[in-house]
Amino acid sequence: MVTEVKQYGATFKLDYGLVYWNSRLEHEHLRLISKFKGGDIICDMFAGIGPFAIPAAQKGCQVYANDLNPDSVRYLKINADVNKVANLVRAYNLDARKFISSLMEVPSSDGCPESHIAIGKTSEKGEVHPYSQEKLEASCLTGTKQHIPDETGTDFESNAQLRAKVVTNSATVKRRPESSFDENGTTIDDSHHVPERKKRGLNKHINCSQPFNAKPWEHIDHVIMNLPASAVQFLDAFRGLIKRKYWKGSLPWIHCYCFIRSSETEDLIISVAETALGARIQDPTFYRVRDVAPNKAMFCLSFRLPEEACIDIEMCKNDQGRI
Ligand SMILES: C[S@@+](CC[C@H](N)C(=O)[O-])C[C@H]1O[C@@H](n2cnc3c(N)ncnc32)[C@H](O)[C@@H]1O
Repeated sequence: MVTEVKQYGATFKLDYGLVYWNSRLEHEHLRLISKFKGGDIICDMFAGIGPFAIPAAQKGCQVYANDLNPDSVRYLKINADVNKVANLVRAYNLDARKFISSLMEVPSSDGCPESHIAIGKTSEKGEVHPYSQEKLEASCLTGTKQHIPDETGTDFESNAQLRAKVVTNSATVKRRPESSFDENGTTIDDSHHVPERKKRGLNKHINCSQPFNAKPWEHIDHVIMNLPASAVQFLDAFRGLIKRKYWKGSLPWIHCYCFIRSSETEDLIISVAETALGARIQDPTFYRVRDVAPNKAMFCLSFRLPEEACIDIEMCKNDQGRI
Protein backbone atom coordinates (compact mmCIF):
# COMPACT_ATOMS: atom_id res chain seq x y z
CA MET A 1 0.00 0.00 0.00
CA VAL A 2 1.35 3.40 -0.94
CA THR A 3 1.72 5.77 1.99
CA GLU A 4 2.84 9.35 2.30
CA VAL A 5 5.01 10.54 5.18
CA LYS A 6 6.44 13.94 5.95
CA GLN A 7 9.83 14.65 7.44
CA TYR A 8 11.30 18.11 8.00
CA GLY A 9 9.10 19.64 5.31
CA ALA A 10 9.77 16.97 2.69
CA THR A 11 7.10 14.56 1.48
CA PHE A 12 7.96 10.90 0.92
CA LYS A 13 5.77 8.47 -0.97
CA LEU A 14 6.55 4.83 -0.35
CA ASP A 15 5.17 1.33 -0.20
CA TYR A 16 6.15 -0.26 3.12
CA GLY A 17 5.94 -3.68 1.53
CA LEU A 18 8.51 -2.86 -1.12
CA VAL A 19 11.04 -0.46 0.36
CA TYR A 20 12.92 0.35 3.56
CA TRP A 21 11.58 3.12 5.76
CA ASN A 22 12.26 3.92 9.41
CA SER A 23 10.67 7.02 10.92
CA ARG A 24 13.00 6.71 13.92
CA LEU A 25 15.85 7.90 11.73
CA GLU A 26 14.34 11.35 11.13
CA HIS A 27 16.67 13.08 13.60
CA GLU A 28 19.68 11.32 12.15
CA HIS A 29 18.76 12.32 8.60
CA LEU A 30 18.45 15.89 9.79
CA ARG A 31 21.66 15.80 11.84
CA LEU A 32 23.76 14.61 8.93
CA ILE A 33 22.20 16.98 6.43
CA SER A 34 22.94 19.86 8.77
CA LYS A 35 26.61 19.23 7.96
CA PHE A 36 26.06 19.84 4.24
CA LYS A 37 26.10 23.21 2.54
CA GLY A 38 24.37 24.34 -0.63
CA GLY A 39 26.49 23.36 -3.62
CA ASP A 40 28.06 20.36 -1.87
CA ILE A 41 28.32 17.19 -3.91
CA ILE A 42 26.81 14.26 -2.07
CA CYS A 43 27.03 10.60 -2.87
CA ASP A 44 24.49 8.32 -1.15
CA MET A 45 25.46 4.70 -1.75
CA PHE A 46 22.40 3.15 -0.02
CA ALA A 47 19.85 5.87 -0.62
CA GLY A 48 16.53 4.04 -0.15
CA ILE A 49 13.67 6.31 -1.16
CA GLY A 50 15.74 9.41 -0.44
CA PRO A 51 15.52 10.58 3.19
CA PHE A 52 19.08 11.93 2.93
CA ALA A 53 19.08 12.66 -0.79
CA ILE A 54 15.88 14.70 -1.03
CA PRO A 55 16.51 17.13 1.85
CA ALA A 56 20.14 17.48 0.80
CA ALA A 57 18.93 18.50 -2.66
CA GLN A 58 16.41 20.84 -1.04
CA LYS A 59 19.41 22.47 0.57
CA GLY A 60 20.95 22.98 -2.87
CA CYS A 61 23.33 20.01 -2.85
CA GLN A 62 23.93 17.97 -5.99
CA VAL A 63 23.17 14.39 -5.06
CA TYR A 64 24.13 11.06 -6.57
CA ALA A 65 21.75 8.56 -4.99
CA ASN A 66 21.89 4.82 -5.47
CA ASP A 67 20.02 1.77 -4.24
CA LEU A 68 20.08 -1.87 -5.23
CA ASN A 69 16.32 -2.20 -4.82
CA PRO A 70 14.60 -1.01 -8.03
CA ASP A 71 11.44 -0.16 -6.08
CA SER A 72 13.45 2.13 -3.80
CA VAL A 73 14.90 3.90 -6.80
CA ARG A 74 11.45 4.22 -8.36
CA TYR A 75 10.16 5.93 -5.21
CA LEU A 76 13.35 7.97 -4.91
CA LYS A 77 12.63 9.43 -8.33
CA ILE A 78 8.96 9.98 -7.48
CA ASN A 79 10.01 11.75 -4.27
CA ALA A 80 12.55 13.89 -6.07
CA ASP A 81 9.73 14.98 -8.40
CA VAL A 82 7.19 15.52 -5.62
CA ASN A 83 9.65 17.70 -3.74
CA LYS A 84 10.70 19.54 -6.91
CA VAL A 85 14.38 18.64 -6.72
CA ALA A 86 14.59 16.14 -9.57
CA ASN A 87 17.20 18.31 -11.27
CA LEU A 88 19.53 17.93 -8.27
CA VAL A 89 19.18 14.18 -7.73
CA ARG A 90 20.71 11.57 -10.01
CA ALA A 91 19.25 8.13 -9.28
CA TYR A 92 21.05 4.83 -9.85
CA ASN A 93 20.02 1.22 -9.43
CA LEU A 94 23.31 -0.60 -8.90
CA ASP A 95 25.22 -2.51 -6.29
CA ALA A 96 26.97 0.11 -4.15
CA ARG A 97 30.49 -0.98 -5.13
CA LYS A 98 29.70 -0.84 -8.81
CA PHE A 99 27.94 2.48 -8.35
CA ILE A 100 30.84 4.25 -6.64
CA SER A 101 33.46 2.85 -8.97
CA SER A 102 31.47 3.83 -12.09
CA LEU A 103 30.81 7.27 -10.69
CA MET A 104 34.48 7.92 -10.05
CA GLU A 105 35.68 6.68 -13.42
CA VAL A 106 37.37 9.49 -15.25
CA PRO A 107 35.66 9.79 -18.63
CA SER A 108 37.81 9.13 -21.66
CA SER A 109 37.45 12.80 -22.48
CA ASP A 110 37.00 14.92 -19.40
CA GLY A 111 35.28 17.84 -21.08
CA CYS A 112 36.21 19.62 -24.30
CA PRO A 113 38.90 21.91 -22.89
CA GLU A 114 40.97 18.99 -21.57
CA SER A 115 39.99 16.42 -24.14
CA HIS A 116 43.61 15.43 -24.65
CA ILE A 117 43.91 14.00 -21.15
CA ALA A 118 42.52 10.52 -21.57
CA ILE A 119 40.98 10.28 -24.99
CA GLY A 120 40.98 6.80 -26.45
CA LYS A 121 42.42 5.41 -23.23
CA THR A 122 42.16 1.65 -23.04
CA SER A 123 41.66 -0.36 -19.92
CA GLU A 124 44.29 -2.76 -18.63
CA LYS A 125 42.43 -5.55 -20.48
CA GLY A 126 42.80 -3.59 -23.68
CA GLU A 127 39.09 -2.74 -23.91
CA VAL A 128 38.24 0.62 -25.31
CA HIS A 129 36.48 2.79 -22.78
CA PRO A 130 32.73 2.30 -23.35
CA TYR A 131 32.09 5.97 -23.75
CA SER A 132 33.81 6.89 -26.97
CA GLN A 133 35.67 10.05 -27.79
CA GLU A 134 33.28 10.76 -30.68
CA LYS A 135 30.22 10.69 -28.45
CA LEU A 136 31.83 12.94 -25.89
CA GLU A 137 32.97 15.41 -28.49
CA ALA A 138 29.51 15.38 -30.07
CA SER A 139 28.01 16.22 -26.67
CA CYS A 140 30.46 19.03 -26.15
CA LEU A 141 29.80 20.57 -29.50
CA THR A 142 26.07 20.18 -29.77
CA GLY A 143 25.02 20.16 -26.15
CA THR A 144 22.79 17.16 -26.82
CA LYS A 145 21.90 14.82 -24.00
CA GLN A 146 22.32 11.16 -24.75
CA HIS A 147 20.21 8.44 -23.26
CA ILE A 148 22.09 5.23 -22.59
CA PRO A 149 20.10 2.68 -20.56
CA ASP A 150 21.85 1.27 -17.52
CA GLU A 151 22.55 -2.39 -17.02
CA THR A 152 19.18 -3.06 -15.42
CA GLY A 153 17.42 -1.85 -18.53
CA THR A 154 15.50 0.69 -16.47
CA ASP A 155 15.14 4.32 -17.28
CA PHE A 156 17.49 5.49 -14.56
CA GLU A 157 20.52 7.50 -15.32
CA SER A 158 23.54 5.48 -16.35
CA ASN A 159 27.06 6.59 -15.65
CA ALA A 160 27.71 7.15 -19.34
CA GLN A 161 24.63 9.30 -19.53
CA LEU A 162 25.79 11.16 -16.48
CA ARG A 163 29.13 11.79 -18.12
CA ALA A 164 27.43 12.97 -21.29
CA LYS A 165 25.46 15.48 -19.25
CA VAL A 166 28.46 16.52 -17.24
CA VAL A 167 30.53 17.01 -20.35
CA THR A 168 27.66 18.89 -21.94
CA ASN A 169 27.70 21.28 -19.03
CA SER A 170 31.44 21.53 -18.67
CA ALA A 171 32.04 24.09 -21.37
CA THR A 172 29.97 26.71 -19.59
CA VAL A 173 30.37 25.82 -15.93
CA LYS A 174 33.24 27.05 -13.84
CA ARG A 175 35.28 24.52 -11.89
CA ARG A 176 34.31 24.02 -8.31
CA PRO A 177 36.97 25.51 -6.05
CA GLU A 178 38.27 23.77 -2.96
CA SER A 179 36.14 23.59 0.13
CA SER A 180 37.39 23.20 3.64
CA PHE A 181 35.73 21.43 6.52
CA ASP A 182 35.56 21.72 10.24
CA GLU A 183 36.25 18.73 12.45
CA ASN A 184 32.64 17.57 12.11
CA GLY A 185 32.77 17.31 8.36
CA THR A 186 30.81 20.52 7.82
CA THR A 187 31.87 22.46 4.77
CA ILE A 188 33.10 25.92 5.65
CA ASP A 189 34.00 28.90 3.55
CA ASP A 190 32.16 27.83 0.44
CA SER A 191 30.73 31.26 -0.23
CA HIS A 192 32.83 31.64 -3.34
CA HIS A 193 31.32 28.71 -5.20
CA VAL A 194 27.62 28.91 -4.35
CA PRO A 195 26.92 32.50 -3.43
CA GLU A 196 23.27 32.52 -4.43
CA ARG A 197 22.40 29.24 -2.65
CA LYS A 198 24.36 29.68 0.52
CA LYS A 199 22.49 29.69 3.82
CA ARG A 200 19.13 28.82 2.30
CA GLY A 201 16.96 26.57 4.36
CA LEU A 202 15.44 23.30 3.22
CA ASN A 203 12.84 23.34 0.48
CA LYS A 204 12.22 27.07 0.46
CA HIS A 205 13.82 28.91 -2.40
CA ILE A 206 15.87 26.44 -4.38
CA ASN A 207 16.22 27.46 -7.96
CA CYS A 208 15.03 24.29 -9.64
CA SER A 209 16.68 25.20 -12.91
CA GLN A 210 20.17 25.29 -11.42
CA PRO A 211 22.46 23.00 -13.41
CA PHE A 212 23.73 19.66 -12.21
CA ASN A 213 27.33 20.29 -13.07
CA ALA A 214 29.22 17.99 -10.72
CA LYS A 215 32.21 15.97 -11.88
CA PRO A 216 32.43 13.30 -9.21
CA TRP A 217 35.89 12.14 -10.29
CA GLU A 218 37.09 15.65 -9.47
CA HIS A 219 35.29 16.28 -6.21
CA ILE A 220 32.75 14.84 -3.79
CA ASP A 221 32.12 16.45 -0.40
CA HIS A 222 30.28 13.73 1.50
CA VAL A 223 29.59 10.03 1.04
CA ILE A 224 26.67 8.50 2.96
CA MET A 225 26.68 4.77 3.68
CA ASN A 226 23.56 3.81 5.61
CA LEU A 227 23.57 0.03 5.59
CA PRO A 228 24.56 -0.50 9.23
CA ALA A 229 24.83 -4.28 9.12
CA SER A 230 27.57 -4.26 6.49
CA ALA A 231 28.50 -0.76 5.24
CA VAL A 232 31.95 -1.00 6.88
CA GLN A 233 32.76 -3.94 4.62
CA PHE A 234 31.96 -1.81 1.58
CA LEU A 235 34.81 0.58 2.43
CA ASP A 236 37.14 -1.53 0.31
CA ALA A 237 35.42 0.11 -2.66
CA PHE A 238 37.43 3.27 -1.89
CA ARG A 239 40.85 1.67 -2.34
CA GLY A 240 42.57 3.42 -5.21
CA LEU A 241 39.22 4.91 -6.21
CA ILE A 242 40.20 8.56 -6.35
CA LYS A 243 42.60 9.55 -9.07
CA ARG A 244 44.72 12.23 -7.47
CA LYS A 245 45.64 13.62 -10.89
CA TYR A 246 42.04 14.72 -11.46
CA TRP A 247 40.84 15.33 -7.92
CA LYS A 248 40.37 18.91 -6.74
CA GLY A 249 40.28 19.99 -3.13
CA SER A 250 39.87 18.00 0.04
CA LEU A 251 39.10 14.32 0.11
CA PRO A 252 35.47 13.44 0.90
CA TRP A 253 33.96 12.87 4.31
CA ILE A 254 32.68 9.33 4.70
CA HIS A 255 29.66 8.78 6.95
CA CYS A 256 29.46 5.05 7.47
CA TYR A 257 26.72 3.58 9.65
CA CYS A 258 27.34 0.51 11.76
CA PHE A 259 25.99 -1.50 14.67
CA ILE A 260 28.09 -1.94 17.78
CA ARG A 261 27.21 -4.60 20.31
CA SER A 262 27.99 -4.16 23.99
CA SER A 263 30.66 -6.84 23.60
CA GLU A 264 32.38 -4.78 20.87
CA THR A 265 34.35 -1.55 20.94
CA GLU A 266 34.71 1.42 18.64
CA ASP A 267 38.35 0.40 18.14
CA LEU A 268 37.17 -2.91 16.72
CA ILE A 269 35.00 -1.12 14.16
CA ILE A 270 37.90 1.17 13.26
CA SER A 271 40.18 -1.77 12.71
CA VAL A 272 37.61 -3.45 10.42
CA ALA A 273 37.20 -0.15 8.54
CA GLU A 274 40.96 0.34 8.23
CA THR A 275 41.45 -3.19 6.96
CA ALA A 276 38.79 -2.63 4.32
CA LEU A 277 40.27 0.71 3.30
CA GLY A 278 43.88 -0.47 3.49
CA ALA A 279 44.68 2.80 5.27
CA ARG A 280 44.78 4.36 8.72
CA ILE A 281 41.82 6.56 9.62
CA GLN A 282 42.68 9.87 11.26
CA ASP A 283 40.40 11.43 13.89
CA PRO A 284 37.30 9.26 13.44
CA THR A 285 34.12 10.28 15.25
CA PHE A 286 31.31 8.00 16.38
CA TYR A 287 27.82 9.40 16.81
CA ARG A 288 25.37 7.17 18.67
CA VAL A 289 22.22 7.22 16.53
CA ARG A 290 19.90 4.99 18.58
CA ASP A 291 19.68 1.79 20.53
CA VAL A 292 18.29 -1.00 18.39
CA ALA A 293 18.35 -3.76 21.04
CA PRO A 294 19.38 -4.01 24.70
CA ASN A 295 22.95 -4.84 23.70
CA LYS A 296 23.21 -3.21 20.33
CA ALA A 297 23.27 0.39 19.10
CA MET A 298 23.47 2.05 15.72
CA PHE A 299 26.34 4.51 15.22
CA CYS A 300 27.53 6.82 12.49
CA LEU A 301 31.28 6.62 11.97
CA SER A 302 32.52 9.78 10.23
CA PHE A 303 36.01 10.42 8.94
CA ARG A 304 37.75 12.03 6.03
CA LEU A 305 38.89 9.49 3.45
CA PRO A 306 42.59 8.92 4.18
CA GLU A 307 45.08 10.04 1.56
CA GLU A 308 46.68 6.61 1.79
CA ALA A 309 43.47 4.99 0.51
CA CYS A 310 43.82 6.92 -2.75
CA ILE A 311 47.02 5.28 -3.84
CA ASP A 312 46.38 3.89 -7.28
CA ILE A 313 47.32 0.22 -6.96
CA GLU A 314 47.67 -0.22 -10.73
CA MET A 315 50.20 2.60 -10.95
CA CYS A 316 52.27 1.04 -8.17
CA LYS A 317 52.62 -2.30 -9.94
CA ASN A 318 55.92 -3.09 -11.63
CA ASP A 319 56.26 -4.95 -14.92
CA GLN A 320 55.64 -8.29 -13.21
CA GLY A 321 52.37 -6.99 -11.78
CA ARG A 322 53.82 -6.88 -8.24
CA ILE A 323 53.26 -3.96 -5.92
C1 LIG B 1 19.09 0.76 6.00
S1 LIG B 1 18.43 1.13 4.41
C2 LIG B 1 18.78 2.88 4.32
C3 LIG B 1 17.90 3.62 3.40
C4 LIG B 1 17.95 5.14 3.56
N1 LIG B 1 19.31 5.64 3.34
C5 LIG B 1 17.45 5.57 4.92
O1 LIG B 1 18.20 6.20 5.66
O2 LIG B 1 16.29 5.29 5.23
C6 LIG B 1 19.66 0.39 3.36
C7 LIG B 1 19.34 0.45 1.87
O3 LIG B 1 20.45 -0.15 1.18
C8 LIG B 1 19.96 -0.88 0.06
N2 LIG B 1 20.99 -1.87 -0.26
C9 LIG B 1 21.23 -3.06 0.33
N3 LIG B 1 22.30 -3.66 -0.21
C10 LIG B 1 22.77 -2.83 -1.17
C11 LIG B 1 23.86 -2.88 -2.08
N4 LIG B 1 24.70 -3.93 -2.11
N5 LIG B 1 24.05 -1.84 -2.91
C12 LIG B 1 23.21 -0.79 -2.89
N6 LIG B 1 22.15 -0.68 -2.07
C13 LIG B 1 21.92 -1.69 -1.21
C14 LIG B 1 18.62 -1.43 0.52
O4 LIG B 1 17.78 -1.69 -0.59
C15 LIG B 1 18.09 -0.30 1.43
O5 LIG B 1 17.25 0.57 0.72
